[in-house]
Amino acid sequence: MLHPRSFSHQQAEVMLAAVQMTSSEDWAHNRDTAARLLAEAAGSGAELVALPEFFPLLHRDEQAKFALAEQDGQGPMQDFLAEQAQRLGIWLVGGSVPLKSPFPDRLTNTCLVYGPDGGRVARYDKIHLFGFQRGEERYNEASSFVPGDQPVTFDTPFGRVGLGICYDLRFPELFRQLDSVDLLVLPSAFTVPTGRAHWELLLRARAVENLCYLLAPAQAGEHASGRRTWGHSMLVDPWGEVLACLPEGEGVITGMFSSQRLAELRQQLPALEHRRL
Ligand SMILES: NC(=O)CCC(=O)C(=O)O
Repeated sequence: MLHPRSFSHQQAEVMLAAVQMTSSEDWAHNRDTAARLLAEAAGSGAELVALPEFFPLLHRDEQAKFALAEQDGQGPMQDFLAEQAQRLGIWLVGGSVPLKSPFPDRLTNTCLVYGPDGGRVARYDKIHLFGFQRGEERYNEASSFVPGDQPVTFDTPFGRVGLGICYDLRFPELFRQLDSVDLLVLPSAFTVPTGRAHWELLLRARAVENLCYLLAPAQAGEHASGRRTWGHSMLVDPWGEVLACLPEGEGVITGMFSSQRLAELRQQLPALEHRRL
């Protein structure tokens, strides 16, 4: 049993980790994979760890998520995330899970965050629902999900963290609404064609324009349903440098968040203060 780390209020350097998975339709298998990779990340010294979008189940058919969907606040997916955060003593950005919404035919694509004591600290519902059509590849999240309408941040001893999910990455106005975030976390499952063309470009742009770190855990590879995802989980620093990337396969990336480097860069280039609204 690992014990929660205690944070000092001036904590300047923190190791971050992103977990990359090839989730199948089998929740128990995906849960065990997530548990193994979370333990690996925490064992490396990571204090904040993030899972990819829909780590419990990834399927080409969005309807598959209805069988797994939980009520807010109760269910095996939420218990798993709380237990892992507490057992490993980490801040856990729990990728995303399907939750029931007030509409029987719609779910929410929800990112839940837990602190090192296992208590829930944030809920973010994906605001921009993915739509894409090219040849055989078609996605229409809006057919089974209801969008969120609230940007969300949470505070840690090392800084303020803002949340987005996957397709949200394409909407810079969402991140501009967040109040002075030091780190953005973006659980994702990009398609291969859009990922190849835009993933790194967009991640680096969001990090540079908001002068913040950006941690993006991703789904990767060929999934049991035949769906394919781009992978390339990434940690980008506020200068747009890629600190870590895992192109393919399941695994963990780690890298350091430095509040000193963040402060230096913001002092050298005070672009956020130069905004004319
Ligand atoms: N799950 C998603 O939101 C996919 C987004 C994506 O692939 C994109 O290109 O944007």
